Amino acid sequence: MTTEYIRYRIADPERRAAFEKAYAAAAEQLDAAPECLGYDLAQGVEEPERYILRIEWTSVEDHLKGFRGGPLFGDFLDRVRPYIDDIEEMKHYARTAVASAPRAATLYEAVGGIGALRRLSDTFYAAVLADPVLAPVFAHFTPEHREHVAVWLAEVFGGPADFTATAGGHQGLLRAHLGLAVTDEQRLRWLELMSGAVDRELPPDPALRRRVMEYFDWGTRIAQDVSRQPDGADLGEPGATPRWGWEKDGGNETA
Ligand code: HEM
Repeated sequence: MTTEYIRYRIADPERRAAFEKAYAAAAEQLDAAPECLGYDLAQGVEEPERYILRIEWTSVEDHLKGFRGGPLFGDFLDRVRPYIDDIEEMKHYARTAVASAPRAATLYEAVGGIGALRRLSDTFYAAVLADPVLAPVFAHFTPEHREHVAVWLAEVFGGPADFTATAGGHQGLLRAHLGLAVTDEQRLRWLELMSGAVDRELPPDPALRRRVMEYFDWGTRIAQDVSRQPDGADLGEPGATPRWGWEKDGGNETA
């Protein structure tokens, strides 16, 4: 595999719009070409006149002989020809050994699915029930609780929406905390024990662990807020179960 980078510089904003349209049309030929494994066109943020087109080819030869010598190239070139003079660089690059591991699309996949979340929940509640600060809070703990928490986390982290389907959804989760009057000390201990469980049970990926702990920090504040209201209080309609992903602003963090 080889990556071709084509750097364009297009000063006129009107020509930029036409350029993007032209590539949207030319993408049809790239999509149809067996030699092309993928592509994207990126625009400069600080300098919007700059564009980089990245195309993954099966090989340099497949690109130069296969695609350029094949039936799709004529139409492709017709569409992008007006921008040939705007090209600053057009070269193939080979990968070096320096590259990130591919990242799973959701935190659910990244942690290792429901199996990993069950192990996390088991380890966490074993610590909770042995903890002098938290054990009294969980006086009515049942084995189903462990499973419900794993299923809730699966949904929040982008897995199947089973908590919504079978366990009362967002409303049910919030109601479970009514009347508990969680103190700051209890919330912090909850987080401390969860952090220990995350270290033991989740993959050793620092970005993953940080993002998961950011969820717990956020979620425990909501649980504590709700816990100040009396048992049976009317919570209204809290909306759908929040989703939590890699992107800080991409999730439903204000839900
Ligand atoms: C992100 C944070 C949290 C999540 C995801 C979470 C999740 C859950 C879930 C799914 C349930 C329902 C279990 C069931 O239906 O069996 C539940 C209940 C409960 N949670 Fe949390 N929780 C969080 C924070 C907290 C905190 C900070 C505390 C206290 C320090 C707490 C104490 C409890 C208790 C005592 C129950 C059981 C209430 C009962 O007896 O019915 N939770 N939690």
